[in-house]
Order: sequence, then C-alpha cells, then structure tokens
Amino acid sequence: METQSSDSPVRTAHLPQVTEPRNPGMDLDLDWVRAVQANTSAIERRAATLPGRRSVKKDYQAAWLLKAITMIDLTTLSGDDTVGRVRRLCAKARQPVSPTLLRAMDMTPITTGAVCVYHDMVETAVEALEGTGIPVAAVSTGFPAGLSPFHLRVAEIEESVQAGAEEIDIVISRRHVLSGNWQALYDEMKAFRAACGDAHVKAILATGELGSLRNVARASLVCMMAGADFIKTSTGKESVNATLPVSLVMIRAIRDYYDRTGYRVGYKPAGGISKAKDALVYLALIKDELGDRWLEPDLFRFGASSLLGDIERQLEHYVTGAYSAGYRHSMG
Ligand SMILES: O=C[C@H](O)COP(=O)(O)O
Repeated sequence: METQSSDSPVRTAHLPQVTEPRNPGMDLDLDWVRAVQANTSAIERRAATLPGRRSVKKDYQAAWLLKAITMIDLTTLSGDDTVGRVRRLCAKARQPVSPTLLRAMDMTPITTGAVCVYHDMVETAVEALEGTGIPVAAVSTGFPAGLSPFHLRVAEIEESVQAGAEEIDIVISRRHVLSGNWQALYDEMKAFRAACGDAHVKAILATGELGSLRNVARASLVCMMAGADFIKTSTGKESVNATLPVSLVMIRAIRDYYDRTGYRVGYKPAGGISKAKDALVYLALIKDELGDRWLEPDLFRFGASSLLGDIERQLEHYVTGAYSAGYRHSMG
C-alpha cells in the first residue's frame, strides 16, 4: 500500500523544534514491572509485517528522509577516532545535505539531531559545533560494557557534562536485568540521571544482551520510572543491535508509561541502521504506534554512523535520477 500523508510535503520536512517537559520519573512500582509480559511470537509476527505495511514514494519519501536526517545522532564511536575525524563529522552534521540538493528540493538548511562521541571527543565536538545549536551527546558510564567501578561511571557523566555534552547516553548494567534485580537497576539509573543535571539522559539497554523481550519491556519501564529522558536499544557493539521486535516492545512500554504518567519519553534505535529504507520503516512504526508528536528530534533519534550516507544517495537519486557512489558520502 502506498501511503502519502498530506502533512508531509518536502518543504515542511524540518519543522520547528518543540520541547517536552522532562520525565521526572516516579517511585519504583514493582507490581507494574512484574505484571509486564511480552508475547514473543505475536511480537515477531507483527514485526515481520512492518517493512511491507507502508511505502512512501517520490516527494513524500524525500520529505520523510529529510525529516529522518534531523533525527540522526550522527555517531562515531571507534577506538581510532581522531580530532580530525570528529571535526569532519561535525561539519557533516552542520550541513548533512549539499546546498545544491536542498535548492533543488526548495528546502532551507537542516542539521542532524546531534553528534554522538566518546567522552574524550566531547570538547572537540562542542568546539566544532559552536553556534549551531546542535547538541553533543556523550556515551559515558564505561561504554559499551558499563562494567567500570560505579563511582567512575558517575564521574564520567559529570566530566562529560562539564565538557559541554548536553545529552548523555548511559549504559545500564545488564546483570541487574538478567538477575531480575529491578531495585538495583532503578537505583543505578536514578544516580545516572542525577549526575546528568540538566543534560538529557538516554538509557542504553543493550537489548541484544537482555535475554528476552519480557526483560526488554521490564528494563524499559524501570529506566523510565527512574527518570530516563530516552530509552535506546543498543550500543552498536552488541552482536544483535536495533531490531523491529525490540522496537515494538520498547515503543509500547513508552506508550504505557505515557498513558499512566502523562510524560513522553523518547526512543532511540541504534546500531546497524544504515539504509534509508530501514529508516522509513522505523518512522512509519513510530507514527503508527506513538503518533506524530514522537516524530520530532526531542522524542526520536536514530543512533547511526552510516545511515546519513545512504539517505544522501537516495535524495541525490530523487533530484538527479542517478545514484552516486557510496564513497562520495563518507562521514568522517
Ligand atoms: O549509538 C550509535 C551506534 O553506535 C551506531 O551504530 P552503527 O555504527 O551500527 O550505525
């Protein structure tokens, strides 16, 4: 089925950013957590239908792809990151689509949602993005395993904030989930949120290491109860990263939390999302399950290092009718 939403012409792809009251969290409600179930086979069946459910074409596809760019946390998280690579990435975040393509689509300039780096690169990124309004997100707390001593993980958050990070992506202790120690997960998350101060905190669940979809649902809920501004699937370093079944579970946990508390928590699928067509499936899923309000950078992000390159290729094809080589869209 071809779906063309009347509110998605190319020119309105980059809507003014709105802001949401922060999720303050709530007391740990163990009865609610323990009552959460996940019907794995039903979820997997539904997820398998998602890629074929909607298809957006031409102007509408271009509009959705431009919108997707504004929600990318443009990421580099490699052991060989250098100041030069991070500066190039930031230049890309400032101007993710060439002015020629933008003019051809009658679009004003857009930027990515954020730039995401290791703590060590925060200052470089902050300097390179000065005056743009693009926030820097730092992966802190002993990313990706989250197994450094607790006081060091808290200190790392504080240092990242001190260095200018406005968003902190923390990693949870998977063992708390695997052992069903919800109180420990809640306390950890609450301490991380407190250390963030005014910086927004995204809780990375590392869903590929949580053992079951029920654990994913319960961990999502506990992190939101402890004040997470976003819940995020993965570090990008697990053997299984963002998937559609996991996304369905997390998105529905966000919906339940909103229904119960009135607070909207954001969602960030991350890891392995590198194709424009996959990004469109995620956006359609959010639209269907959470509604248009969640399709803004304050409530939805893609954590991705190479997605932007493929989106650029698709936009170039939309404008010129020809695909360019992938190497012309390198990120860093
Ligand atoms: O948080 C973002 C991920 O680390 C990016 O993963 P990716 O390199 O597979 O896009």
